[in-house]
Amino acid sequence: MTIVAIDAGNTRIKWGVRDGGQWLANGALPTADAAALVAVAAGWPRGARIVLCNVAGDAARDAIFGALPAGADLRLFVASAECCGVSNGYARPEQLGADRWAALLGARGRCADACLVVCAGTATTIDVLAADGRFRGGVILPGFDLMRASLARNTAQLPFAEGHFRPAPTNTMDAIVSGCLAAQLGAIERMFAAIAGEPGARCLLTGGAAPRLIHDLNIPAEVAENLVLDGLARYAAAT
Ligand SMILES: Nc1ncnc2c1ncn2[C@@H]1O[C@H](COP(=O)(O)OP(=O)(O)O)[C@@H](O)[C@H]1O
Ligand SMILES: CC(C)(COP(=O)(O)O)[C@@H](O)C(=O)NCCC(=O)O
Ligand SMILES: [K+]
Repeated sequence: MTIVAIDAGNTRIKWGVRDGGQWLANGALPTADAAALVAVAAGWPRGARIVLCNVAGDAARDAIFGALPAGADLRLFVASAECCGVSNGYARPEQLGADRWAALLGARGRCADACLVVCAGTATTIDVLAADGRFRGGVILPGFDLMRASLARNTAQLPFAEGHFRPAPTNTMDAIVSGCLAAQLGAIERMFAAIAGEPGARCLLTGGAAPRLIHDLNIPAEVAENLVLDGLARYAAAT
């Protein structure tokens, strides 16, 4: 069965076409240009099962729905109490962001040990997945770009900074970049402490900002591209 998975986040819509256990095509476009998905969707195999994960609000959802072929086999993916070997520890399971839930399903498909699942996007989410498949809970903080943008927007003298990660920065650009990175990395390393002693425990990083964070982490970590799309594909194959 051909599956089209769509991950609509607050910055970008990521999509992938999957068949026979392989990703055949992948792409992304700004969520603000959701209507442009029409041209992309025209190239997808007819009769594919489409699974949409949307955390970008109703307008994005409606724009995406409007861009899809009429009569498509379309499912809106939301968080649930249990799926694909993962149980949801949120007090109200449906409150968990569907992208976080999909990333957890994707992570479970890649590793059976305890895992810290980090989605580095508009926001950064850091979620604890136990070796038994229980999602214990996790944190939300502004993403790396959002932290820098908030300084630029809310201070007189600070620009949106590009710079280097330094232990003791000696210029404004490096000070901003290092402070925002230290906040991201510190949150991840602090959350990792919950599973650090468990055999094979590691951190999986996904999302557009993941390549920026991976280099300076002092824990076992790897970038797992398209973890959300993987989770959506697992869900589509299981339902
Ligand atoms: N080509 C790109 N366009 C936009 N953001 C990008 C791009 N490449 C990397 N990024 C970074 O990734 C973040 C968006 O990542 P993404 O996972 O798509 O977010 P979301 O899921 O919240 O839409 C941006 O905040 C930026 O830091
Ligand atoms: C935290 C998020 C905004 C992250 O979205 P993203 O950065 O991928 O656009 C999203 O997962 C969300 O809207 N969550 C709902 C609240 C929660 O997960 O508790
Ligand atoms: K909001």
